[in-house]
Amino acid sequence: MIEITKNYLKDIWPKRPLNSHKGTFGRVLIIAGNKQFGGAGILSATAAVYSGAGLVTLATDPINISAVRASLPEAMVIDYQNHDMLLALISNTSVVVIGPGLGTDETASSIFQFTLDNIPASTPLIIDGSAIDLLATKSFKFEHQPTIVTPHQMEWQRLSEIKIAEQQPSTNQKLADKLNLHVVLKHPETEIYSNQKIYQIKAGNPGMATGGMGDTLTGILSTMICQIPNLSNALIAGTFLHSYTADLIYQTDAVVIPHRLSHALPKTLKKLMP
Ligand SMILES: NC(=O)C1=CN([C@@H]2O[C@H](COP(=O)(O)OP(=O)(O)OC[C@H]3O[C@@H](n4cnc5c(N)ncnc54)[C@H](O)[C@@H]3O)[C@@H](O)[C@H]2O)[C@@H](O)CC1
Ligand SMILES: Nc1ncnc2c1ncn2[C@@H]1O[C@H](COP(=O)(O)OP(=O)(O)O)[C@@H](O)[C@H]1O
Ligand SMILES: [Mg+2]
Repeated sequence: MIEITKNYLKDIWPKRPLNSHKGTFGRVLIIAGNKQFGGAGILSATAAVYSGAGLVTLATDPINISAVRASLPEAMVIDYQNHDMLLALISNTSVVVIGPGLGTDETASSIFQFTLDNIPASTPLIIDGSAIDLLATKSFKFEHQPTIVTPHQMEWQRLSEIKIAEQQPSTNQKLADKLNLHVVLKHPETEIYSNQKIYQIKAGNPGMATGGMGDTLTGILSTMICQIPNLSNALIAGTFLHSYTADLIYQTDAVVIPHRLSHALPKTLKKLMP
């Protein structure tokens, strides 16, 4: 297990070249937020914008659209059931996130299958939240590469069938390899299983135990994947940035509010960049 501290990452933070424009920093598509869990989509998109993605689009239930425009005007937003628009976006994006607050009903299942059917070969796909539960039902045709899953322990239990008490690194790694997945297994000192290696994030705190914190992580990971060419490094950097920013907030605050974490990201990134 490789322990990840600030030092490990010092040379891999995304730099902003002088000769650049929004296209340089990646297009992120986040498919998230049903009628009940609209906030999850907004939190994920907020984290993508504040971690520095060039262009962020949220595909969500139409009931959430005006809230997205009001709370995050930097993001574009579409109705996730508009197949033509969704297809156009999936075909022309640097990374796709699917799952935060998506739900597991028929609408969610059909959007998930549509995404799996249409994502171009080699576009990175991050599967989080409800979409992990859909994947765990094993009723989806699924071979896409590269795919990243970001389960908490209960979601990993559902997907891997390894009980939480038995989720040991060697057992987890075997399953990650078998399923051909990069796995960000979330808990205190989150572990990352990627390309036959295991990394452990030496940051984070109990102030993070609040709804929406994982949705925020997926947004950060999507940006890092756009900007850091090595996928394992992108996952390590994004997960560390999330927990490290939370630690800075926890020095003065008892609870780390997810959207406040996102708002702190530009300053933390500036600190971490060489
Ligand atoms: N504002 C919103 O709209 C929010 C929407 N959310 C979405 O709601 C959907 C359901 O997700 P949930 O995670 O709430 O529900 P789940 O039913 O998947 O899991 C939650 C339960 O798992 C158990 N658990 C065990 N180990 C855990 C660990 N290490 N971390 C977290 N939980 C652990 C806990 O008992 C917890 O109550 C997801 O799509 C999620 O993205 C949540 O992100 C909360 C905020
Ligand atoms: N006690 C804790 N210590 C460190 N990190 C934590 C703790 N509790 C939660 N987290 C972090 O918060 C996030 C929670 O993710 P998740 O359960 O998916 O949240 P949600 O779905 O509500 O957005 C993960 O990144 C996890 O590592
Ligand atoms: Mg979650």
